[in-house]
Amino acid sequence: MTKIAKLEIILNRRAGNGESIRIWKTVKKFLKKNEIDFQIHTTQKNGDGVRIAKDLADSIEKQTKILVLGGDGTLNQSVNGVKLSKNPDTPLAYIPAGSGNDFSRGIKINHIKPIVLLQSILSMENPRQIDIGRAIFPDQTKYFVNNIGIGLDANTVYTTNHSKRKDFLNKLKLGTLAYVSSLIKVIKEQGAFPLTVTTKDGIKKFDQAYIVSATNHPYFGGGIAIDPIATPFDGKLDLVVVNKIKGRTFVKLFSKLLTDGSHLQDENVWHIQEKEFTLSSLHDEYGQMDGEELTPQEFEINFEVSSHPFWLPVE
Ligand SMILES: Nc1ncnc2c1ncn2[C@@H]1O[C@H](COP(=O)(O)OP(=O)(O)OP(=O)(O)O)[C@@H](O)[C@H]1O
Repeated sequence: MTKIAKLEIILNRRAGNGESIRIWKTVKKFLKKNEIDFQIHTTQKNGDGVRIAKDLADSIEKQTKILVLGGDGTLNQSVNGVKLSKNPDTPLAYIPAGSGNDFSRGIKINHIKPIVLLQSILSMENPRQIDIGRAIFPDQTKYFVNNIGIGLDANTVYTTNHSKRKDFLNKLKLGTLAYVSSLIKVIKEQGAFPLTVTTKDGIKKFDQAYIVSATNHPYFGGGIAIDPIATPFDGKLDLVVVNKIKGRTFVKLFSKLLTDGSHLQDENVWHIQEKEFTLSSLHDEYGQMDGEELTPQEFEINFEVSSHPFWLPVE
């Protein structure tokens, strides 16, 4: 293992409904046993990840690695914090400890045990570049590691986050079930909305958009492959638009989505892979970014692919 001077650890004890605490205990034991210097920075409330990551990146020293231990939301905040700092290309290490962990699934490190992952992180001499998304809103710019969704999946995130069953199901390691049961609940409630997509090839208008996902890799909702062919290593972002359909047509499409991923070929689904595109939702809708709620609004977002260095053993 290469000797590193220090690990600065951003820990969200609330992530994964207790899972992050369990993983942290194992990590701490390993660090102490191997006499690796570390400092822990615990998030106390929503949004702390941004502030902590910015402060750490502002004064980062050589041979110090920043390690994020939490879920997708904590990683999202840490990336955004680093991007706001004086050193926006500061690499981040990450040990997934949330309930959904879609980023780790998307970059295919979800099968690696936390201590094995930690050993790789500690021994890496050069970080790896992984695609992330940049979303330019009229009033701010945000980075995302998984996806930004408008419509059904965002409504589902909202409903899951406000559901009493979420904690219970997460405790049973059934986070995806919490998402799917909310999804079934909001299917009827979510209406169709008008959407305009602008790409380098022109303008595409939808009158009946229902699921809209600008995504960096296949997954949302803790392992649902909305876009099975998206990859965070191709220098592109994907966009999936599903039109509102009803009855048996919807059930068929939905079962394709949950089983073999053949929904992308369905006539009610539109899919592109681009470096840049713009979305205008023209109607107040729910939005989600990496599983975190966005204020419902008429979305006007310019998307660009970006990338960030990570201390992660990706192929
Ligand atoms: N001490 C805290 N108290 C309450 N909320 C917190 C605290 N620290 C962080 N948070 C918030 O917890 C939320 C959830 O974090 P995170 O997304 O990392 O975990 P998760 O939801 O379990 O995982 P995933 O997003 O992978 O499903 C984030 O919005 C974060 O800002």
